[in-house]
Amino acid sequence: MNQSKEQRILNFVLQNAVRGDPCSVLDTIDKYCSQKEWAMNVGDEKGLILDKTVEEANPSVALELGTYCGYSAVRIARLLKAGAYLLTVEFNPEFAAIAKQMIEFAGVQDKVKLLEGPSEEIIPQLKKKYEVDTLDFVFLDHWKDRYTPDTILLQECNLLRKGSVLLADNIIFPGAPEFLNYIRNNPHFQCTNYPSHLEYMKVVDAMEKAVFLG
Ligand SMILES: O=C(NC/C=C/[C@H]1O[C@@H](Sc2ccncc2)[C@H](O)[C@@H]1O)c1cc([N+](=O)[O-])cc(O)c1O
Ligand SMILES: [Mg+2]
Repeated sequence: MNQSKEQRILNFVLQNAVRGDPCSVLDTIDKYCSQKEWAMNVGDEKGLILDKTVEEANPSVALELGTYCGYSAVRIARLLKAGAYLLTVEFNPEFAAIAKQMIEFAGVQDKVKLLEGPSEEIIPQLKKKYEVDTLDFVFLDHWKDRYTPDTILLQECNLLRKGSVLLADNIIFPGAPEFLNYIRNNPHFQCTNYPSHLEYMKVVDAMEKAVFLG
């Protein structure tokens, strides 16, 4: 059976990146996806916005919704301080298997817990099953129509605290108009827009940061 694009990306990393070196894994994925096959990783340009937001938040507990091949999980995990960790949620078993290998090859597996299942099932389990108190940082990069319901679910499950930072990808392309309307008109969030471009393309995109005010 012929390989999936995601398997080809992983193979290219296994053959060309440096094991245990997260930056080389990121650079290798970016090289493959800009030169050979486009894929929906957050990418290098928006990746810098993600880096700065993570560094500023300096989270002890981070959550990512939508692991895909693990690019942003590696990107976030490489910046986490000792003892800090990332929970990343992926519901597609093929993608989860690829991401697991990507995270291990990058050497950040001790900082990343990959949870397989849909976010709407996993989020209500975070406190009891995964022993989370509150989340310091949340990266939303999964199905765009899940951004709003999952942000509401995070609040209902008391997983956000004063100062929790949410960062959402693809505000312009493919777009998350309902989320943008929800979050910008919600007095419990302080929003900041970061104009950028779609990964590996000249298409305009943006990220939105939303700090929970409690
Ligand atoms: O569609 C996009 N992203 C959806 C991502 C979805 C990822 O998250 C889960 S869904 C899930 C995971 C967890 N819980 C519930 C559902 C999918 O299996 C995939 O791994 C997208 C599309 C473009 N584009 O240009 O078309 C660009 C981007 O940057 C994008 O992020
Ligand atoms: Mg995205």
